[in-house]
Amino acid sequence: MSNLSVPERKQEAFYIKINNLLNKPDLDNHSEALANILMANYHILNGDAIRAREFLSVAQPLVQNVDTPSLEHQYQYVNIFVLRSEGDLEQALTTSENLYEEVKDIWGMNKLGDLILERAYISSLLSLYKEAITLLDLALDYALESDDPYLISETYNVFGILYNFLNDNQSAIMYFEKAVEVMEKHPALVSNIYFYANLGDAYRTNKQYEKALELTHKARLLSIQENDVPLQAFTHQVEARIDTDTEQYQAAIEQLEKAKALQEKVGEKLFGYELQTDFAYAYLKLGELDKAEQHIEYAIEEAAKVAALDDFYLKKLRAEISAQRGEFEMAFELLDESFSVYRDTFNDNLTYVSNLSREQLDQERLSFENKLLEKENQISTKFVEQYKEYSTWLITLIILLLVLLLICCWLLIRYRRLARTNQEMALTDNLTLLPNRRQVFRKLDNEHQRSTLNKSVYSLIIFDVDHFKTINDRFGHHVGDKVINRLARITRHILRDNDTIGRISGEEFLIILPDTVMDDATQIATRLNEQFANADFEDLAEGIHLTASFGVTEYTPEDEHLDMVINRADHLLYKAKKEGRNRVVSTSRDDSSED
Ligand SMILES: Nc1nc2c(ncn2[C@@H]2O[C@H](COP(=O)(O)OP(=O)(O)OP(=O)(O)O)[C@@H](O)[C@H]2O)c(=O)[nH]1
Repeated sequence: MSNLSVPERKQEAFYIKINNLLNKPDLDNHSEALANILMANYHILNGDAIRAREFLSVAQPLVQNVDTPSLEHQYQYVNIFVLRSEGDLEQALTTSENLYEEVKDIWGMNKLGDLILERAYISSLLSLYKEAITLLDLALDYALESDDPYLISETYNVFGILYNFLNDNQSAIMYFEKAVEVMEKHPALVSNIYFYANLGDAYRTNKQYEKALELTHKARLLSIQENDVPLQAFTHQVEARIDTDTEQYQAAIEQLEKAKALQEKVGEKLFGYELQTDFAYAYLKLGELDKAEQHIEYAIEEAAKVAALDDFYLKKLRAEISAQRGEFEMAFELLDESFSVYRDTFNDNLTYVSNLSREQLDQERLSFENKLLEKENQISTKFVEQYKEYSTWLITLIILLLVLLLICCWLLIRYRRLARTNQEMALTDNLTLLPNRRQVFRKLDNEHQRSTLNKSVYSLIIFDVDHFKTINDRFGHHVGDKVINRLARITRHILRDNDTIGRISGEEFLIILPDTVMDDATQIATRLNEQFANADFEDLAEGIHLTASFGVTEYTPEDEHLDMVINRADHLLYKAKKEGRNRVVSTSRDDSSED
């Protein structure tokens, strides 16, 4: 039974046979172990790693128990495929290397070729491209020598996969086409339907979308017939890539969701990383950058499970995401990193990549960089325009604020002026512009306090125009006004700057003379009266002559209250009037002297 070819071991009939064998009651350990191994082989060929592992787990203790090298070899052979599907590439590689050493002189050409081919495939998944090429050459030798069409076509297929990894699309297409050609000449090789999907994906890379879709659908149909779930998942993945390339991003995401569900169903972990990368790319194209970044994270997680990470591509994706976010510095940095990763990974293997592929890569980088620059320019132009707009607004706003500030200053100055004028008006006599009664008494109060404090002296004169009523009566009120005004001017003229004169009622005035003794004050009053008597009022009306009566007193330390000084001056004025007017009456310090 173990001499059956690989495709035959994948058939339903084979499964039934093994199953019958397993159900036999008197099965010895050797047969039971072998049956379980073959069952695992059947499941792994049909892409179900979970069930394959279950059968291998049953087989393992039996194999140890029986301890027959050929059985152990069979076990390890199937284990390699299961390990690879489970994503444990390192373990799969070591196992295949060890097994080859043990069986290279025992096994037939086609089985050895198959083992080497698997090793080549695992090596290429681990980015060990140099080893992979050497192993593939060896596998092809075995295949051609044994003239096994299954092995020949599989070897071509893995060559195609390898060139795909190396970005050499033309070589990939060539090998996949060869694989399909050999397969189609041998209808029994139905298990090799992966070739259609691989070729489809290669055509997609080459932008031959119709052909790509046709092959993908063909592979899907066969995968459903064969119940090959991982292949079915892969066909959805390829279709998603076609959708993304043809800008049908939503459809692409739906296809990727289907692929993901199918992979999870059979525990296929090897391609989880690629799937997440495809998700990220589709979301990036959809402009859903957060989701794209999230899937890059998932991709990194998946890659960690299988020890394979295409950092080159992921960094390129992240560069594009950064560019879309307008973070150009980051984008260029990632792009640089991406291409240096590419060189590190591929440097040793560049001899295997055709010039065309290398040119394509350089072109790709150039166009990516141009795209980035263009976008950066667009955004900076937009930024400059926005900046201009903002600065115009800002300048307008600043001008408005300045104008507002100027208006406020102007209003404030006006208000202060008005307030000062009001204040002055409230303290000024309208007719003579001298301090009014309130103001002059306030000043007198200050002077009184100052003299009390400094023990200095001041004098006070109160005078009243004689018979002013007759002037009003004879010449009219308006002439009377002018006369009062002129008297005020004459008085002001005679006084010193620090003397104060104020109008305290109609034709009555008060004079404060700081630091002045009464004798001096009396002299001033006398001079004033002479000036009044000699004043010329002819310009106002004919025949105006006038005199005034003066009460003059001096502050003494006994004058505790201001009222005492004022009353004394008032009294002296009254006395002057009573004694016949046109005179100065003053009081000496002992309140007896009169003038
Ligand atoms: N033109 C003018 N007359 C005023 C003003 N204030 C008061 N008078 C007048 O001044 C006169 C004061 O008259 P009296 O108080 O009788 O005193 P007099 O006529 O000056 O006589 P004696 O003071 O007794 O010498 C009144 O006729 C008032 O109407 C003023 O602002 N302008």
